[in-house]
Parts: sequence; C-alpha cells; structure tokens
Amino acid sequence: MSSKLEALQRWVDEVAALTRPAQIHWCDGSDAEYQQLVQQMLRTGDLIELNQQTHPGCYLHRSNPSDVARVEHLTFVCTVEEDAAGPNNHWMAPAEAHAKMDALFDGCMEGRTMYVIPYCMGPIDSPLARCGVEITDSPYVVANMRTMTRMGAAAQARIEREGRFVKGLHSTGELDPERRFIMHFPEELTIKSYGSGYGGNALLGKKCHALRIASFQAKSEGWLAEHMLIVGIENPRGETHYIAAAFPSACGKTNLAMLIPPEGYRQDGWKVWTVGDDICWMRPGADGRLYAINPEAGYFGVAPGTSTATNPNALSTIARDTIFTNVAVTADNQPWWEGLPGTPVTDWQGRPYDPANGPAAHPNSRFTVSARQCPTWSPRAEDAQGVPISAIVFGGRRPSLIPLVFEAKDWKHGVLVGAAMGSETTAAATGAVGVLRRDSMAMKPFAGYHYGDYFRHWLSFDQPGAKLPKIFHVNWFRKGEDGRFLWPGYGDNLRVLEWMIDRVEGRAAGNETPIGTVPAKGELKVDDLALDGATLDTLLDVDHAGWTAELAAIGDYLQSFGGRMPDALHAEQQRVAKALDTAAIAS
Ligand SMILES: Nc1nc2c(ncn2[C@@H]2O[C@H](COP(=O)(O)OP(=O)(O)OP(=O)(O)O)[C@@H](O)[C@H]2O)c(=O)[nH]1
Ligand SMILES: O=C([O-])CC(=O)C(=O)O
Ligand SMILES: [Mn+2]
Repeated sequence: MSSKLEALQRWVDEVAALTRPAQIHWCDGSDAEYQQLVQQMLRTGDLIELNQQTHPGCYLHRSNPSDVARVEHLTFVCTVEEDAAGPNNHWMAPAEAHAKMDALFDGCMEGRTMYVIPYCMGPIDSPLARCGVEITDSPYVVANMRTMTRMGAAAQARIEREGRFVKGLHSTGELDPERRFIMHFPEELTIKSYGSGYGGNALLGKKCHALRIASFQAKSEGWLAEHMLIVGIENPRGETHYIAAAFPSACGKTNLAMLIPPEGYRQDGWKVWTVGDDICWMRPGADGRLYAINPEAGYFGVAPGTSTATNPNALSTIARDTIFTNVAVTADNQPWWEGLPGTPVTDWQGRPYDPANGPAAHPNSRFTVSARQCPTWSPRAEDAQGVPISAIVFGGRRPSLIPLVFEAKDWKHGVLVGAAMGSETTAAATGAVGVLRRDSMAMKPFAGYHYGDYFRHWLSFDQPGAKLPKIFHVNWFRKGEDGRFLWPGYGDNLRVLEWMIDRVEGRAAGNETPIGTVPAKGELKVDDLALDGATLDTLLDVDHAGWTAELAAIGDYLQSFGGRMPDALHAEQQRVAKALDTAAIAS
C-alpha cells in the first residue's frame, strides 16, 4: 500500500471509530455492485420497482416528506475567518462546526454498512478533473453517486496517484429537520453532511464538492466552478459553438442543454450536443479561450414539466435505468408527474392520489440517469481538455422588465450582469416559492466564499491575450397581463442562441441600448412562430424607468457586500445607471 493511500485509510479508520458501523464496504463502481445494492434496496423498501416492461431498470425512491429539497438555511461554510465566507453564506467557526457534527456522527452507523465511495469529478484522465471520497451509510446515495460521478476503482487509482482528495462524510441520520446540517470546510477540503438523504444535501460530489469546495479551490488556482449547463450548437455548415449558461435551480438548465431544434432548423441541419446540464468547470487554455468540462457523469433532473412537448430528449433518456425520486405512479406502475399524459393513482408519498393534497409528484421530484443515455450526449463530454466556450449566458425567472435577451458590452459589464441576476425562488430549495431574490451567477446557494472576492475573481480573467466569451442575459419567463409566458421557450430558445452565435461571429449588428445590445429588427428568426409583433416588441423592449429603478436596487445590493466588493463593479453599475440617465434626458 502506498503512503498516499494510507492517508485515505487513516481517515476511513477514524470515521469508522466515530460512527461504529457493523461493516465497511469499499465501492468499486461495478455493475454487479450496483445490482446488489438495488436488490438490497428493493428488499428494504428504499426502492420500489416500476413497470419493467415500459421502464426497464427503473425504480422509485420515496424520501421522507420532510426531506425533499436542499436546505439552504442549514448549509454552512466554515472558514477560519468569518468574512471569508461572506454575507452570501451562513458561517460557523470550524472548531464549533466539527464538534457539532462529530457529536451527531457519534455511533450513528451502528448496525449499518458504511460505504466508502471514491469518485472523480470530470473525465478520469482530465487535468481539470478533481477527486473525492464520500463516506455514507445510505445505499441510495451510493447508487446515485455511481450514476452522477466516475465512481469506483479508476477514481481510487487516481487518488492514490495524486494523494489529494476531498473528504465528504455523510449520514442520513434520523432525518430529523432539527438535526440536519450541511457543513463545508473549504480550507480542509472537507464536507460533513448529516440528517438528509436528498440529492443536493447528500450526493456530496455535486453541490458540496463540485460547486462550494471547488469554487473555493478555483479562486486560488485560477479557474471557475459554476452552476452552468454546457451545450454545443452545430450549424448547418458543421461548425459547433459551445455555450455555458447559468440559471438558478429549476430555471431551465437541463432543458436548454437538451433542446430539440424547431422543425425548420432541424430541416436546415442544426444539431444540439449536450455536454452538461448543471455544473461547469472552466479555465483559460493556451490560446486564451476558456475551456470547460462537465464534472458530472449523470443528470439529477427536475421531473415535473418534462414531456414530449418540452423535453423529448430527457424523456428518451429516462426511459430505462433511471432512479426516480418522489414522483407519482400510474395504475400500471409507470412513473408519473405533472406535464405527462395519463393519470396518477398514487402520489409521491405513496397515498392514493387526491388533488386536495396538492400535486401528485413533488414539485422537486427528480430523476437520476447516466448522461450517456441522452440521445444528444456529446462525446466531447469525455474530452480531457474540455470544450472552448463561445458565449456565457445568465438568466432567471423574471416575470417583468428583463428583455428576452441582451448582450453585455464587455467582460466587466458581463460580470455586473451576472452579479445582478435575480430570479423567483423554486421548489429546489425548501422555503417560499416565487419570491424574487438576487442570485448572482445562479451561485447564491453554492459560492463557497465571499461574493465580493468571487466577483473580483471573475473580473481577473480579463487579461491581455485573453479571448473571453461574450456574455449574454436571457429571460424565458416574461409574463403577460394574463399571467402566461410571452415567449414559447424550450426548443424555440435556439432562435435566441442563434442570434448569440451571429453576434459572436460578427454577423448581427444588434441594437445598442444603455443596458446592452438587443437584437435589431429582423435579427431574431421568429417568422414561423405564432408570435405577434407587439409581443416581440414587449420581449425586446428596454423600459428605461423600470431599469433605472433596477440599477438603483443593484447598486444597493452591491453595497451590501461591503469593502470586499471590487470598486470596478461599483463603477460599472454607475456607468450603466448614467447611460440610462443620459438616454432619459435625450428622449
Ligand atoms: N416557460 C418555460 N419553462 C421552462 C423553460 N425551460 C425549462 N422550463 C421549466 O423549468 C423547470 C425546471 O427546468 P430544468 O431545466 O429542470 O432546471 P435546471 O436549471 O436544470 O434545475 P436544477 O437541476 O435545479 O439546477 C421545468 O419544469 C421546466 O419545464 C422555458 O424555456 N420556458
Ligand atoms: O442540488 C440539487 O439537489 C439539485 C440541483 O441541481 C439544484 O438544486 O440546483
Ligand atoms: Mn442545479
């Protein structure tokens, strides 16, 4: 055994001494191991078999009804210095947090199996990839980690070679919301999560490692760990542009990453390639461009709303070998959620379906599935060097004001546009839904350090010789007075992406406004859409009075981060505010 593996063995021994499991299982990631876990979970009721004729290899997991989403109020970043975590995080002193967590973990695995999961985030041979080991007492977590990461022997070999890994300790505990904490120790590359079995709280490779810990590492190592999808758009000439887009949780990343081009585009030969649907790690390459990998190997996607009309690619992806969490089931035992045809008979809690109890599927019900099952899976997802990014897109759920699309003037403006992002809250986190909040770069719940330092890090990529992506902002969620979405969305979002690519290629002149460049008349290809001229005008309108108020609110928001907020960002906010003033005087 090498000395590096000893560090891992020592930590596993320490954890075992604390949690006192009946046995320890080192996961190898094999098919046989997965099948064994499934059989075991079918026996214990952790998994329920779905209709194997229609959905081979598909199972349902019903979680505790109090444990169905991320718990942002119980999620902490524990840095030595409080200000390093910033006002965007909950903070606890590391010693206090360790003491609190170790008391919870004390003896918590008695009589149970402790699983040791070596995993790699990113292609196993990629210099951009990073490894971790999750220790858990949940077979459901093991099964999901196998789909979501490169888990098992190859990851362990890389860990032994590198001698460096993120330590993640997890126990579902008693699922008592009063005894539930998700703690991050970025300076120690350590995560401790107790009392929840839900995805974002328990699959530690995902948000805890690949976003909170990785963003902290990325800051000192010169890269970016972001809550972004990565999609390749291939035009009829065979040229592919890769676009990375940050939308908050349950705001359309999976859907955009898998979009199916509108009929006319398909006939013309447009193709879409899915590289990632949730997380993106990017760094500058030798040519000055940003190169991105998807650290994940699977999708943990939102089920409700997924249908043949909205996301047929996702539906084909999840037709087999998928774990569904908190969906409803039909009379013939098929998974069901709002948006699908057919009728549910059993709701997500296993009760006979009664509309009086609310939706049949939980609004944050999810599917876990291998990325390779997606019909548009891009082989470039395995590219060790990553894909070059042509455009970065920010967006959120904004029922008013924010146009369908606009382009930032330059990188600095783009960082402001990302910092200023706002969105209505969704069911992906516990708490009220539909409340507008700032969610800078869609990283409010995930930036592992002070937002002021984070924006400074973003600004630092603007170096001589850098060939940075153009930055855009989109809003698929603008509503009319009747409360309905003005823009058809989904596949038709390709029309907006095409305009972005035209801007990147210098083919579209655009229309400059104080907040950025919007498509000029005729530049968005919407002729074959049932969209009247007035609606399109509304979608692209820049309401100066509304934007003046928005810029003031953005200014207050930036101020709230105090002295760590870079002056350049304040200056940029003032520049845009002034441009709006000047335009108002001129008109
Ligand atoms: N109106 C409208 N709804 C959309 C659009 N794209 C996605 N949605 C809906 O938004 C919800 C969430 O979409 P996802 O694509 O799963 O969200 P995500 O950003 O991947 O979410 P996380 O996995 O939580 O990070 C689903 O119910 C979709 O149907 C769109 O273009 N227009
Ligand atoms: O983390 C999760 O549980 C799912 C997810 O992608 C998000 O909430 O953004
Ligand atoms: Mn997400």
